[in-house]
Amino acid sequence: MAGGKAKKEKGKPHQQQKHMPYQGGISFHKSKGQHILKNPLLVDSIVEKAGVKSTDVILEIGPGTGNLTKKLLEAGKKVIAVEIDPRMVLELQRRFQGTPHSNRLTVIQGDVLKTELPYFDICVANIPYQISSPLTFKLLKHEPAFRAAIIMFQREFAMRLVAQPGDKLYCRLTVNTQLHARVFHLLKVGRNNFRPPPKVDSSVVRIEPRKPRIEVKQKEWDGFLRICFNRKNKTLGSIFRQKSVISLLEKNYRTVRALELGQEDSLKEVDAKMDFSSFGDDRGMEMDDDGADDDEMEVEDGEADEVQSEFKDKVLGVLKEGDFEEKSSSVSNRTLFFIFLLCIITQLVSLYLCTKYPFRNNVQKFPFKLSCSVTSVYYR
Ligand SMILES: C[S@@+](CC[C@H](N)C(=O)[O-])C[C@H]1O[C@@H](n2cnc3c(N)ncnc32)[C@H](O)[C@@H]1O
Repeated sequence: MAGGKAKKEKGKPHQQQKHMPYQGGISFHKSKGQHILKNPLLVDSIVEKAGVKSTDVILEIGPGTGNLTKKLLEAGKKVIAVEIDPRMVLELQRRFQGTPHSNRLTVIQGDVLKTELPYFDICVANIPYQISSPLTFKLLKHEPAFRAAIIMFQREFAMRLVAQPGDKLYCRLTVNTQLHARVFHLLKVGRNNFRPPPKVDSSVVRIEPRKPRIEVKQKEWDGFLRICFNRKNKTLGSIFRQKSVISLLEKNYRTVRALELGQEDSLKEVDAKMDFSSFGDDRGMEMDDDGADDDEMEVEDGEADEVQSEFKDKVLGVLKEGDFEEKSSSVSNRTLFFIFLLCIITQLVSLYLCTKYPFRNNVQKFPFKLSCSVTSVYYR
């Protein structure tokens, strides 16, 4: 249980002071990620940045005591709110009962991950962080596609969503999300904007589903990404030379060929029959999705039998053709660590030189400044 009990305000809830966050008289459950937004200026800013139109049907996930809901009701045509906690549902009903908004608010009580979502134009939500990954993918699968989802996430999760190739946080979650949507970072939010404050900082992100939708065999695609991101320290060339990878790809390739030739199964069924189990399970991509330990699987070049070698040539041919062989899925921690070490050494040498020969010109200052900025990026 997090946060203390808040005193119940006297009078009707909607008559509360204009800028006071409403929290009813209920205690907050940490297990349900109940950190309500207490800063009304921040709530205004989220709604403004969301670009809600007066004709919009808005989906809100986890309305809690309704601080965001109130602003959404003022901005849009209708709000559909999905809330797991019956106490919060009751608070919401009490808060909006008898107000001009009440007939434009629908509250669905239940777990959003298990709820069939209705049509909506835009989703605006301050969600419990533990459902970030499955919720993102549920929204991306939703049909018909909505205009945008403006969601508060834990900062690191948000930075993973918006990461670019070469970034330290670029991972399977990034690729899978950006395949289906364009993602923008909107706002950094400090923990003190919540009651009770969470242990981490947050960020608001805008997710815009790509239209038309990009169709992939999701299991095959995700299995492929798992192979690519499994060994961040290795180049794609060395990953795809491993006997275990080649055998797995070949087994799946043969399955697909057999099924397609037989034309017995739909592509969905073909996808279901693929096996990537040796590269982790099929759960959503969580924050600690950094790939397994590098020593787990040995590179066994040259041990492949005749058929495997032929198949291996095919795979390596594709890598060479796309100029991917020497690339790795993301900047490895090891590479970053070496850059970091190099910068520390440069800084120490610069400092030593500075104390001996005080700065006289910019040329002398440059290595020091450069290494300082690179080390600060490493720490970020
Ligand atoms: C971070 S609080 C946000 C509260 C409110 N939107 C605000 O900003 O003040 C998250 C809310 O989501 C609810 N919640 C937690 N898990 C949920 C789930 N699986 N489905 C729907 N709501 C959930 C919690 O009960 C809580 O009210």
